[in-house]
Amino acid sequence: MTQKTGGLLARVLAAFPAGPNSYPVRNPATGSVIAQVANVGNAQAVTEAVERAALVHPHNSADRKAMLARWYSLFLLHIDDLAHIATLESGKPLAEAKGEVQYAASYIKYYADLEIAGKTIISPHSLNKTRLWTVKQPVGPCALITPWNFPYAMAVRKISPAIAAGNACILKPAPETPLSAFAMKLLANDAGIPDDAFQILSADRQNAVDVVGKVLMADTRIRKVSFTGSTNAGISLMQQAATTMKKASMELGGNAPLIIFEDADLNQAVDGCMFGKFRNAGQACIAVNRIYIHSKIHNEFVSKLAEKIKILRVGDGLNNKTTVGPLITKTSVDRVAALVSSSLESGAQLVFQSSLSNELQASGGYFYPPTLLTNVTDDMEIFKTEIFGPVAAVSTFDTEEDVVRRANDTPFGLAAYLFTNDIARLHRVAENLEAGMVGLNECAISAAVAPFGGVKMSGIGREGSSEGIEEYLETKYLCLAV
Ligand SMILES: NC(=O)c1ccc[n+]([C@@H]2O[C@H](COP(=O)([O-])OP(=O)(O)OC[C@H]3O[C@@H](n4cnc5c(N)ncnc54)[C@H](O)[C@@H]3O)[C@@H](O)[C@H]2O)c1
Ligand SMILES: O=CCCC(=O)O
Repeated sequence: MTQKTGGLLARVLAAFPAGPNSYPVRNPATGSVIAQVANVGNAQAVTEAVERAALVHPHNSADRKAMLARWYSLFLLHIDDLAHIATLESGKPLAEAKGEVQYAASYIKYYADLEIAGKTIISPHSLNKTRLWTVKQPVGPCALITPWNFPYAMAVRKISPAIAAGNACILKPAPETPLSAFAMKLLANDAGIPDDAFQILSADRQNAVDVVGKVLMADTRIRKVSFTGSTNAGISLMQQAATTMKKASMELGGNAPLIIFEDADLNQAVDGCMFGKFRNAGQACIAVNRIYIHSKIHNEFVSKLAEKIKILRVGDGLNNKTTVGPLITKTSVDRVAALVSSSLESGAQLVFQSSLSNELQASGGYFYPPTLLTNVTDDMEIFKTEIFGPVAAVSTFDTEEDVVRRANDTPFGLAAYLFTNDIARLHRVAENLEAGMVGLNECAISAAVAPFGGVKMSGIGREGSSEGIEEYLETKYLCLAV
């Protein structure tokens, strides 16, 4: 087993040279180029990757479990290096990056340990001289496409069930965060996972769509696509995947409501809101997007929230005092700023906005200050779209019926959160919310053991838990005459 050297990034840069076609990867805290990486821009390179994936022997289940167990150990052994790489290219604070490495590793462990089994079926009268059962088989080579916001976790919760189920996979990481993907691959290979069983095709935004995505979706040998990203991209990939009838999982965007009733424990709700809103500077698909607070407790909630927001420290994620890092790109900063401006023009009130130091303003980094808005209404763009930035947008409500209707009045249905101490209401509202996941007096809901995914335009399928492995398996039914 490889020992921790502190030099994983150097290993990555040596093992994955840019080659003749390359694109720059930038540090969002400074805007400077960290590395040039390969930019796959011709169909032949993608087809060759598929050919290699199609020839991979699935090994037996025990071998796969052992490889995954070693990969898990290597992930934890290299936690500091992996976190450093994620902070460099995604901007998230080091402490959050370490948390993400542990979170990602927990998926590897979960799928290394999970038993895969079919079932026996009692023969019906119409087939009374038979024995019936099912076996689970690998679905076939998988195309995995991931975003930049959790560069390890979003990839690993696809790769590890794909491999545990006996499939080869090709990962197309986000253009912004390929180095994290390369680092994971090096460790996977060190763990014995064959080179062709986990391949990576890195590409810039244009080539990802025009070349890598198109060729993978059109190739009949790719039997599965698992995508995490925006809803529009998911729709396009679903349409392309339909032409070769691939099994598809889509983990898409959200617009999570956080509902706080008048009987809630306010301190618990404020803490939940801080985590749900400001984790990864608000750049999470399950981030709290619309805060609905009962009008009776609005003022107290807002002043408590403002106090907590004031102590957030914006900065370079490599500085261990930073609690809010930069956004991923300058475009993201401009988008969030435009959402805030248009809300203010439409009548929202600015309760608090941190100021960025001169040093940060001159850094070239993509920083946006934590912001608290009240008086937000459902017709404002900020409540209709994913904010994906450190902006808490608050509205009020008076009745349960009204707030549930408003919470559901969105095409999205990923996560929802509610805080109340009324147990009957808690059950009632949780059942009535149109979301794949509901946090009850809790905003930290993600775990490898739990099924993650959405309804409506937030996607199809689940990742994690036993549901997650089914996405990478086919069920074969066997009928034996006796
Ligand atoms: N539901 C979830 O589990 C989940 C998790 C994380 C992020 N997200 C969502 O992801 C979005 C943010 O990530 P993003 O900005 O990177 O999203 P994005 O859709 O722009 O890109 C995501 C990935 O898909 C690739 N891609 C996009 N279109 C493609 C195509 N046609 N062919 C091949 N590859 C293609 C991109 O290169 C990138 O790797 C947000 O909407 C967020 O909610 C969802
Ligand atoms: O960005 C969305 C995924 C975050 C998570 O897994 O908690």
